[in-house]
Amino acid sequence: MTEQDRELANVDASLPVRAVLEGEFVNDVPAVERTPWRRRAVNWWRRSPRVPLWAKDRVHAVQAVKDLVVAVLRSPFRFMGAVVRGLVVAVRWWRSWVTVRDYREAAEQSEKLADKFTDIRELTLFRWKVTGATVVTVALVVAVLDLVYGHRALWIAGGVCAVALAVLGRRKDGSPGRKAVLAGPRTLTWTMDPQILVDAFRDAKLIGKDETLRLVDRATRRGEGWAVTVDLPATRKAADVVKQREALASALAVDEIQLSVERVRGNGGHAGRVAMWVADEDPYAKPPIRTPLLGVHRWDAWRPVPFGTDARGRRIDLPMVWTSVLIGALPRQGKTMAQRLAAAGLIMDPHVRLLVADFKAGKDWGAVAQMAHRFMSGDDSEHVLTFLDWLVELVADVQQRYRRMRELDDLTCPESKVTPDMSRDPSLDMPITALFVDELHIPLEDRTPVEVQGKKLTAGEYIGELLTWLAKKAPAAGLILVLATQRPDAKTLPTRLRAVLGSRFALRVMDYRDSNIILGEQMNTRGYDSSRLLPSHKGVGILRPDGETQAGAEVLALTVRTFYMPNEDWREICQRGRSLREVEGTLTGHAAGQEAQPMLDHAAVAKAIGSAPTPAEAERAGEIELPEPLASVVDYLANDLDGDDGRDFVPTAELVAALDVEPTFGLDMAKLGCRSTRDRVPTEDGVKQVRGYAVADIRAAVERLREAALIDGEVIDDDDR
Ligand SMILES: Nc1ncnc2c1ncn2[C@@H]1O[C@H](COP(=O)(O)OP(=O)(O)OP(=O)(O)O)[C@@H](O)[C@H]1O
Repeated sequence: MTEQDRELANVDASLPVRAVLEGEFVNDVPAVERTPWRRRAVNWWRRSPRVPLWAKDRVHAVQAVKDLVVAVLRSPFRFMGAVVRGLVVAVRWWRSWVTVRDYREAAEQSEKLADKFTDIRELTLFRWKVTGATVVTVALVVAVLDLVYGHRALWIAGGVCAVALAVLGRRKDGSPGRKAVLAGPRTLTWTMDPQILVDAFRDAKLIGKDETLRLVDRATRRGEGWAVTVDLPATRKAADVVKQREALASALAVDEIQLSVERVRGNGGHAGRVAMWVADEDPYAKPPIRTPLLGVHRWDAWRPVPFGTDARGRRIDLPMVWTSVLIGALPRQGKTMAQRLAAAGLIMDPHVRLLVADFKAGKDWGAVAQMAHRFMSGDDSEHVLTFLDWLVELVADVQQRYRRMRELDDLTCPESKVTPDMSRDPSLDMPITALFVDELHIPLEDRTPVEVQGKKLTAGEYIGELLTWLAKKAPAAGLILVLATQRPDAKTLPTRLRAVLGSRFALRVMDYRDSNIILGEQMNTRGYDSSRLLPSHKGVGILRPDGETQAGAEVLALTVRTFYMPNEDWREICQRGRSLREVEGTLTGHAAGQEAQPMLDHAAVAKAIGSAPTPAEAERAGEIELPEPLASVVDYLANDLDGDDGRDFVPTAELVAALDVEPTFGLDMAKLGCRSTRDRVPTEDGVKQVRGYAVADIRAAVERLREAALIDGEVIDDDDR
């Protein structure tokens, strides 16, 4: 072998090569693998848009046969209906002809009815005579035919007439026919007749009067409901259909909880393709399903955790690693259950470290104490301060992790992120660590004074800052935050914290504002509003996942019913978690009886999270300036805006009189998102309807502007670092 040959061999060494046996004939020309014609034909058949779906797919074929059988069975009734309608149409036409209606109406309109009366009478008489003569002739012809050919002729003549009448009376757009003034209740019948689906889209104003839908997939049975996929006319958007789900549900005569509408994205879809599924009955009225985690021995925290099912019964898993979760709801709607489900997957992975702060102080979390690294249950100030220490410890731990990651080689740690192998390597000490906080509003509202580097804060404010820092920086280092709160209002939950929590789960809340606070700005206008969920639907909420779920990567949010995990199942899972950790030797902290006080370096942590002022401080210091005239309005309405018992409405006239505003006041306010409305207010002259502003709208506009300002500040902050 020459030197050159050796070099070439070295270059190619990286390529996978098949061993060549000595004496084997090596053909240099690569054999072109031909696809057999049969497979090509099958491929063409499967992909061709010209081949109907029922000829490609078994489900659709079965549905097509069912539809055919139903159509055949219904055809005699439909035929009879069409004949009767045809008869009505024919009689109506004859009446207007015999009474010369068109001529009479024209004369009436030109006010010449009196002049034309004799003509009209004569014509009417003549047409009656023609009618009489025709009837007599037809009767004679029929009698003769009957005599000559027997009754068969009568049947044939009757059949031809019936077909003619049926054609005349067939249902088609704009066909005449009497409509009932007050028809009976509307029911869902579109599964049999796609025209009703088109009418529903028209009634819901999702398509125009002259537009129609294109059927991509016929209505087929899927689970316990009907699925259908349609294409909207060009320029109409599927996103609008998702938004108008309620109107469509009304047009289809079903409860909106039964209707699921999704935009079909990716290769098989486009911006105007809508997949709909209509449940036969309320999908959440059935008994809850127990968590499938009970059936497995252990779980891998890197796999999404089984969380619940959607309306169709598809399992929805929640990705946990590299994200943080916010759960919000009114009391007794299933927050703790949802949180415990997320925890269950992590408990069954012995390499995960769990910290649980239960400010509800009930028995719901008790069982987790046997395997948790840190556990606390209570709602006093001392608990809040202990929790604060945990957070300080976590911030220091995260900083340490990043420092250590910088020193690791690229093979072990390819980016500044914990990998599955790293999280399981005890020598690296970077296990996935999950912090669960139930009733988060309790520590956030705590007013115990604390001093951080000479600055006086309340414990709640400092906790908000620490959590924000953790939610922003810690997920990549393997720390998961799962926060649940009963009070998802803007005052309690700092905007900066909300903005960095990746996954959101909103169970039923009071109104759309609270729902938006959990799910994100304007989510109600995109069709996701958890205040519309029913109180009886425990554990049902809207999930906005951070990452892909079974419903697809592109789905913005979906309604999910969490699995059911009663206390006995929860206890069993916690016991399994403990046993797994004992076997792996990963039982630490509280569970292992090591209640060592965390080593805290408050100064370093305060430095790490920066000396950025808290949102409250920033507002106090006037850093977040509101534009005029909103700023003056906010000053004027200070008490009404802050307190829950303030006014709901303020008249424009009052604002104009109190504040020295420009003539463009209304326009300026509208630009800032506050539109005036009309409301009834008591005055000296009694109750009067006046123009003014809803205080809630003003509050929302202020909140929006502050949020935007804070997020902008955040971005600048991040870039600086
Ligand atoms: N998926 C579910 N299916 C059926 N019932 C559920 C489901 N999730 C929760 N529940 C029921 O709802 C009730 C409230 O649940 P949970 O205690 O989790 O609510 P919560 O919002 O945490 O309450 P609180 O506000 O008191 O903390 C419980 O009785 C529970 O059994």
